[in-house]
Amino acid sequence: MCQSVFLKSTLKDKFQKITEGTSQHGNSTFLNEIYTELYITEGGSGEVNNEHETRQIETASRRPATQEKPIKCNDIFKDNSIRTVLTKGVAGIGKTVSVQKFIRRAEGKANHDILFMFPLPFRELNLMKEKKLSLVELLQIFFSDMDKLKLRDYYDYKVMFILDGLDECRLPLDFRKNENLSDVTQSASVDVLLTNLIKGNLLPSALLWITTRPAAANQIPPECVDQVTEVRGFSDPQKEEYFRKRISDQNLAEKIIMHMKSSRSLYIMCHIPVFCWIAATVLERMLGEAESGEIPKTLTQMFTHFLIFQIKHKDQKYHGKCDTDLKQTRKIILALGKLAFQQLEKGNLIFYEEDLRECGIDVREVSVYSGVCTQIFREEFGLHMGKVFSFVHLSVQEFLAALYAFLSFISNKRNVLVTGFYGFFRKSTIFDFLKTAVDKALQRENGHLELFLRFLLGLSLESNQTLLQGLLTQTGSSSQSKEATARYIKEKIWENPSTETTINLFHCLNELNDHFLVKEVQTYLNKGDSSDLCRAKLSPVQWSAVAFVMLNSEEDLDEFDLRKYGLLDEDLLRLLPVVKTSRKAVLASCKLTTVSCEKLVSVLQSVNSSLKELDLSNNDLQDSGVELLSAGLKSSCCKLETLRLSGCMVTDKGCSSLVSALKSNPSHLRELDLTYNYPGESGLKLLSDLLEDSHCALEKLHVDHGEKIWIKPGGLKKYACDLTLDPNTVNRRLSLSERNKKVDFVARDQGYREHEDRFQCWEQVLSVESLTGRGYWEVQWIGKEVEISVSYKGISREGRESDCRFGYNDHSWSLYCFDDRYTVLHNKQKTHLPYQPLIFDRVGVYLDWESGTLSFYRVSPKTHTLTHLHTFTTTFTEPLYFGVGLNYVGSFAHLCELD
Ligand SMILES: Nc1ncnc2c1ncn2[C@@H]1O[C@H](COP(=O)(O)OP(=O)(O)OP(=O)(O)O)[C@@H](O)[C@H]1O
Repeated sequence: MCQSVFLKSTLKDKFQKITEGTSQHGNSTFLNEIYTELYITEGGSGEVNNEHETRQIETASRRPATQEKPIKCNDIFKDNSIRTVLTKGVAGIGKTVSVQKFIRRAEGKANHDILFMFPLPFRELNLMKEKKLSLVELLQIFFSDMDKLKLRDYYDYKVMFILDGLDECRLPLDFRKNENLSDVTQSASVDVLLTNLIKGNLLPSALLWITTRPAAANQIPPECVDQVTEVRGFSDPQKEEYFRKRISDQNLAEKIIMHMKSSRSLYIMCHIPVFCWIAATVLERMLGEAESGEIPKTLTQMFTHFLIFQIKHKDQKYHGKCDTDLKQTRKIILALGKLAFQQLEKGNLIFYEEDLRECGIDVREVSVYSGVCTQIFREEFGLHMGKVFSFVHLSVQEFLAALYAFLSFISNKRNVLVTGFYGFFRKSTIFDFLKTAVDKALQRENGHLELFLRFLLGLSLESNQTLLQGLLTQTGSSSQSKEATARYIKEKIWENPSTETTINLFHCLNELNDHFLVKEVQTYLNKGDSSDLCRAKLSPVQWSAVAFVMLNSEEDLDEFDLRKYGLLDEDLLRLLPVVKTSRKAVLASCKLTTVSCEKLVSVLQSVNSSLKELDLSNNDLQDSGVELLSAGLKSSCCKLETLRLSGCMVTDKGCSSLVSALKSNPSHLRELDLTYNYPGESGLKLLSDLLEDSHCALEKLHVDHGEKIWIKPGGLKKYACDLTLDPNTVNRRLSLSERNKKVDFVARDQGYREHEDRFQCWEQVLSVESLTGRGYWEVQWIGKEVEISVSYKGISREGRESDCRFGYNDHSWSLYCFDDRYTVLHNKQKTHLPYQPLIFDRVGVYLDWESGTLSFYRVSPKTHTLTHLHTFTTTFTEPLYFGVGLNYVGSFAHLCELD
């Protein structure tokens, strides 16, 4: 027991300080002073995400927090049945800091039952690759006082191993081939020791915590892991908390927070603690007294300032001088840049001494670059060990790589992005060079080089080059090359509907200071009315801009309702990143076809998708579309919980593909809506068997109204209902004709007999038929102010406007058709739709009583295509009646015949 006290106090000394951003050479800070609680979630799949980390950062920052299950760092071992926890998280997100905090807290109240804690970072274990030793000997090397520990202590007390940084592991970890080992005193390679510890052959009752970047998570067999957690970095409030803790001058902290919030791309990156540290380092000086100049707004500017700060810091600290030896600094930065670039191309984040030497780096110089490069050198091990290097964060590596590529081009006309002889081409312009970079980044589908490209484009701006004066012996760029590059990027956005790539291209335009496209669509979006978007007939590039703006807006993307946007099948692809980021996507009645299903499959199959609820109702998807969707549902990445395919022309064939998909991925989908289709008896049987299946999570299955008529094409027209106007309700100044399908405003009293249902004051009429299911009808209207409405029967027939006028009470919902605009109205709440109708127009009304939706569409007279005007969403409590109100002589409304 007293040994445990000793061990804990050793750890306490070791872990009470952290060196922010770096390891031993920077300024260390007390952990408690800067530690900000991180957002950690429970669950998460063991799936490997092949996307580059920058993309994962962006996706994670957009994911609505509501669907995650947060867990406190201290609680990850709370459940006694858990032996091994695997914690994932991108670079710099705070895994190592969480480990440090956990150890610190374990000295206090939390997890006090754990008596021995052994932190074994993989980057240090790597250095023992060649050794053969027992687990006990290994621990003695890491913790020099362990020899006092008795063998039985390992079994008698609760012991915990923390294996930090699996992604840095250079050991093969061959779980299949490595021999089994259960004796802690038996010698083997470190690799064998670790696989046996992880499998539970060695010290089966010991707890194990493994941390890793996401790409390496699959090295551990899933059966060895009891719980997966994910460090998600700082949430928005935590970002602010960090700056308030980190910056002691609270006024300055507020200024910094305000500035970060003013730039979306910077604010998104603040999700990563190490980026907050970089931003705090730069902004503390820029916004404080120490420096002046333009405050960095783009990533390139931020990183440029960070580099400048590091250079000055180095010279002051290590050479005791304020003047920088530019020639020397330039040489070092170029060498570091070369290392960054070469290793980035190879996909390496960790390097060894020989890699550095190859780039002409003096290992002693590197240690001075505390903020830029970290290193580990554990001389006290007494073993023959090498050094391991990495950049503080992948983004810093990408920045230096871009700087190197840019400097090589400007100084030597050498395009390092092109290998061999072609890299030297004296006549090539800066535009040619940047063009190759765009092309190269676009070739990498997983997002590798995206951040690199952003930095490269940023560095091509003269304003950023000015910041780096001294490091650059020459500058190079012109407004023409900037414009040509921006044009080229826009062409690529046009050609490249592929979602995430396009989003990065918008970030690139931002780095180039070209905001034209974004501002253009922002004006539509800011007006707050999406019918403007319908009217504007956006080009594909503009649709991509809409996606970019939505993803970067501060609003929560919890629900994405595509009905509002009136876009076509081919444009859906451009908005897929938004669908993927939303929790719920409503794509009902959007005229989608099989073509769209093909695209949606990619969302369902994506590890990053946040989508839990997908409503595709009332699109003519047919069995072929459903079969495609099933391929997505089958994927183990698909976590969809609710799928609505009501009125999608599905037969037994479609049902069978759905059922087989849900059999192979049974754990997520809980609700399936197949109403208004034709599953037939065989389809129904398959579906109800699935509902009974205890392996399948499906709880709610809706299959009502299964009839053959629902599989005829025609979109909403298949719900056509034959309505007539009720002579007993019609106001005396209205005249009915054409078998009570048409109503005209006539100023004269028509002398109708008294009836209790007749509207007395307002010129209105209701239909004979009541509506409770689904219904669709179209109304042709002429006039100055025509009201197309639905209402409960109980609406008052006399009295004030608020009692009986359509839309002015909670009994009725109405579309007011004026000659210059449409307005929707319910309970006196008005919404103007800036759509310009004509004096003569046709409106489609779709009611889904059960789901509580009432939609109005404008029907084009020639093509009969529908343009969405507005959807009311509510809960209807009584049957509804169609109603018309007219206000001026000469106006009429006519219920159209639908074929
Ligand atoms: N909770 C926190 N509070 C304050 N600062 C933090 C926190 N977490 C991380 N940081 C800052 O971010 C830096 C990087 O964090 P850390 O080393 O834990 O990242 P990591 O996830 O282990 O990254 P890698 O995969 O690159 O090893 C820290 O040095 C510190 O400056």
